[in-house]
Amino acid sequence: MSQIQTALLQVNHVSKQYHDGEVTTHVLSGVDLTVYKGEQLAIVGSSGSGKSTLLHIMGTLDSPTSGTVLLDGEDLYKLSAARQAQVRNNDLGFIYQFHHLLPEFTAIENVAMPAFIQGRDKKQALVDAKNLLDRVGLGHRLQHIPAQLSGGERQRVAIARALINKPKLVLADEPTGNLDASSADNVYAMIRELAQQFDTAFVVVTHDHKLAAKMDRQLTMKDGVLQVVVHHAGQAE
Ligand SMILES: Nc1ncnc2c1ncn2[C@@H]1O[C@H](COP(=O)(O)OP(=O)(O)OP(=O)(O)O)[C@@H](O)[C@H]1O
Repeated sequence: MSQIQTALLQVNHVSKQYHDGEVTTHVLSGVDLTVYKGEQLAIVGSSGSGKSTLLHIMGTLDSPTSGTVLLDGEDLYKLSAARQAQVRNNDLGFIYQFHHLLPEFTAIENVAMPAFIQGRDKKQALVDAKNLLDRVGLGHRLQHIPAQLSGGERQRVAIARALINKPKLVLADEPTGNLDASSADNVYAMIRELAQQFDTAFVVVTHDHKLAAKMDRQLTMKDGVLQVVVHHAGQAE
């Protein structure tokens, strides 16, 4: 991460409540967070503390009850649905615990899909997808469909897919929650190396404190707000 820190994503006083009949569940209570360009940030916290909810709000997959989220100064919840979808496809990458690959498409097609959606030249998109699959060690599995890949291989395809459009920010929710310890280490190392090379910021929600400790910064979700755990880079929240 560079010494000069430029804000990329700004979460300003975000709250989230769910209403179900008479019952109101307060999940987030005024979360403030700045993600800097190129930084690698982990969010930890107990089950049900609101980590995934926050990640979804950061990625326009769920809306806040109040507060704002700005990506490069653009207020994400003031955008039209069409512009939000464009931001999701071009500027954000997502990696989930379960790969969410399209089952009927091959590895290379899955990786190229966000580039096709972006309208990039099809041949070039496939070349880029092949290069990325080479980078994650799957150059020999281009034509396999997800059912023909192992769990770790599927996650590596998902990483390549998340990066194909060179997003500003990759959001990952327990990306290795489904893998054994050595595959998890491997997948994390790969995400971190590629994110660094692409100058992509990376925010991961995880229960794995050992992996979280390897990131530039680590925050804990507690009582609906984020608390600082480790402050490697010296920035104030
Ligand atoms: N649609 C919903 N309606 C009501 N409550 C919800 C809804 N979605 C989530 N919640 C509640 O919000 C809280 C936070 O959920 P969230 O998935 O963000 O937690 P988390 O920290 O990611 O948990 P975990 O580590 O177990 O994945 C939970 O208590 C959950 O029950």
